[in-house]
Amino acid sequence: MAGGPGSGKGTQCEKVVAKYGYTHLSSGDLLRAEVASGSERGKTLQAIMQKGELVPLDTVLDMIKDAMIAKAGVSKGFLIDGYPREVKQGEEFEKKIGAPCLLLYIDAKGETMVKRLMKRGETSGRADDNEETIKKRLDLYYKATEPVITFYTSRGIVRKIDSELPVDEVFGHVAKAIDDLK
Ligand SMILES: Nc1ncnc2c1ncn2[C@H]1C[C@H](O)[C@@H](COP(=O)(O)OP(=O)(O)O)O1
Ligand SMILES: [Mg+2]
Repeated sequence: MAGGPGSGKGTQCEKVVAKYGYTHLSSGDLLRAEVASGSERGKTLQAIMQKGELVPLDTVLDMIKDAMIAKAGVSKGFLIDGYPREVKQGEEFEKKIGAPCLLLYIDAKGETMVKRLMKRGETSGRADDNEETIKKRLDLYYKATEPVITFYTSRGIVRKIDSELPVDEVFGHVAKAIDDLK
């Protein structure tokens, strides 16, 4: 699942997991868990994330891979949230893990994403939900992550979902895209 910060990926992933039972892997959540563990690696990651930058490619990929291996025998499928953030990450993912069968592109306007993140920042406790970091994350999204969508569009696996709609309507379109796979 791809989309800008605050587009609604986490919200939709939760609903997909509830309905389809897929294993949800959020690269952001994996990284935040590493930060919360207080490890040395976590401290380095925190500094990068606070600046709104991307953490080194191999770090994220290794964390995703470890999490996938841990669930490989029991999972009904994997739903990856917020990865790849740049085309290079997508290429590495395919080399080390495999090709995705569907890319759900959760699309909201820049101003909508900013509004949602500012609101989320009131309660999320996330160090990157502040005005300055939000702006950087959005710039980075448009620069680095939108090309990912172009890359997978050429593969014919992208389904673009309008995320300006209410949550349940967005999910209706997400579910349709998944059901169309079957
Ligand atoms: N379709 C929608 N309409 C209104 N608010 C939404 C929405 N989808 C998500 N939100 C809210 C929930 C969160 O407070 C905030 C960001 O959503 P999120 O799921 O955490 O985004 P992401 O994981 O893409 O950063 O916006
Ligand atoms: Mg999220």
